[in-house]
Amino acid sequence: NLMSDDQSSLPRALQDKYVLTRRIGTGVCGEVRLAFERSTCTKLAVKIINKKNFQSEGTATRNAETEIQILQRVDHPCLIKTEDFYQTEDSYYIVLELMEGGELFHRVKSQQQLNEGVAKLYFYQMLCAVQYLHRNGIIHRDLKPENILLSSNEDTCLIKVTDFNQSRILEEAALMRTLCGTPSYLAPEVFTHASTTGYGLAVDAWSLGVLLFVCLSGYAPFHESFSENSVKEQIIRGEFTMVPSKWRRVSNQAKDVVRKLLVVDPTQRMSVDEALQHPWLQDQQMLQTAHSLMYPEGEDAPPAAAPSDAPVAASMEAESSTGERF
Ligand SMILES: COc1ccc(CNC(=O)c2ccc3nccnc3c2)cc1
Repeated sequence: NLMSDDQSSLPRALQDKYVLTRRIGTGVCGEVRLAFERSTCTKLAVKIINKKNFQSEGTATRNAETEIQILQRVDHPCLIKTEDFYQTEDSYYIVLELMEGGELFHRVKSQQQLNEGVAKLYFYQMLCAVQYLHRNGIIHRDLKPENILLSSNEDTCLIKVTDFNQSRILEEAALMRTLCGTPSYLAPEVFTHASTTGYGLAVDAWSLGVLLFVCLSGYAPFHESFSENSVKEQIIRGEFTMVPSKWRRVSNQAKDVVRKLLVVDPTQRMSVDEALQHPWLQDQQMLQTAHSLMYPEGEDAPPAAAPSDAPVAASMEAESSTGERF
């Protein structure tokens, strides 16, 4: 357990600054422990990635950037933030903000299914996070309910995407290397550059479709018990079933978003940008709530087209009576 050898195998500098306690999450590449910063007693999460099974993921093809560097480079309210980072010869230790609400997976399971308004609020935040990644040339590639964390136990809460270790930088270099090899096995879309880039990003749109399906219905769209076909075959055929008892109270607009994301042909699949424009998400109440969660006190919110007679502007003018500009 922790108090014996593990504690001693932790980097000295990590131990000096944090106390690591119980395990709160496990992932394919390691575990997450609850930690406390000694000086402030702040609660944090420390993700421990065991290098050997991390390397074995064939990450050799990925350029120097690894999950850690991606984590340190990205900055969005719906992407988990790295507070600190340590490593030994066999492990990485990533200090993260603690998400008190835990995994979306457990929230959906405990509530059977989310009510549509809550699912919409969470889904909108996921779309914003993934749109930010895509705009920065990053494909997550492993979006699932375990990788979506909730900031509190309230329904109305901020969500954050985590676990970038499967993510891929959309590098041209990799495409060039691929094209240098024997072309005979390559699919046509690998050659048509545009669809290659589009193709890569579209994998996240599919996963978001599965995530929304699970949030709205409480069950997975592709499952071995639904058909004699394997899950892989159901996915390749886009064969999913909306069980009436679970989907009765779900609006047609919400179902439309799911149906347009779970499209087999990546070039026909709705993109993240298109999903953000879908009528289901043009819900001012939800957008207002989401933005107040993502940008509390309106700090560093992306510039919106504020109405010209906004009273705030007036008070700003008044406050700047000394003439300096904000
Ligand atoms: C006060 O002690 C706790 C309070 C709430 C929880 C629920 N949270 C978690 O279980 C959890 C799991 C994985 C995570 N990965 C990164 C960041 N935060 C995480 C939080 C876990 C412990």
